[in-house]
Amino acid sequence: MKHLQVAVGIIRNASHQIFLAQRAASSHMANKWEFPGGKIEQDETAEQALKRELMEETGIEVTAAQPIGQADHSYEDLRVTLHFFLVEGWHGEPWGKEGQPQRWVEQTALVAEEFPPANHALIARLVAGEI
Ligand SMILES: Nc1nc2c([nH]c(=O)n2[C@@H]2O[C@H](COP(=O)(O)OP(=O)(O)OP(=O)(O)O)[C@@H](O)[C@H]2O)c(=O)[nH]1
Ligand SMILES: [Mg+2]
Repeated sequence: MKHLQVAVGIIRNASHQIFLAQRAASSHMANKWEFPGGKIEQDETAEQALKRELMEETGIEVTAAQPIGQADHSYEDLRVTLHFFLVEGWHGEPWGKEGQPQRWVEQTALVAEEFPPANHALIARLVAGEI
């Protein structure tokens, strides 16, 4: 089974709101809400991939990112390891640069079922205020 390493950014502002983007109707986990991010290329560290993907998908330049854990999940035909980073410093204002719908949501108001299953444990930690 294909196994992807994925860098994922939890972009959090001073009001403890988190930036979410909606996955495309044609993609894996179609229409689910997600944290911006994407595949780590062979010659990259997770943090380098995070910075590249957040620039590509949201237009921000990340200046402060802290690793907050990983999640391993096997979907029907795909295994993913998500490398989560809490992003609290950046230049610019995040937006749906690739045309994807976006919104800011209070950390405590996140709803696990709106995300891919690989995210559920992390959402629980965020809602509980453990991060
Ligand atoms: N970005 C992102 N991907 C996630 C999350 N949760 C999760 O299971 N994934 C899975 O991670 C895999 C890779 O992420 P991605 O589709 O964003 O990768 P990418 O930006 O490089 O995609 P691309 O092929 O369009 O360039 C997808 O199968 C996706 O379903 C999440 O919160 N954020
Ligand atoms: Mg992506």
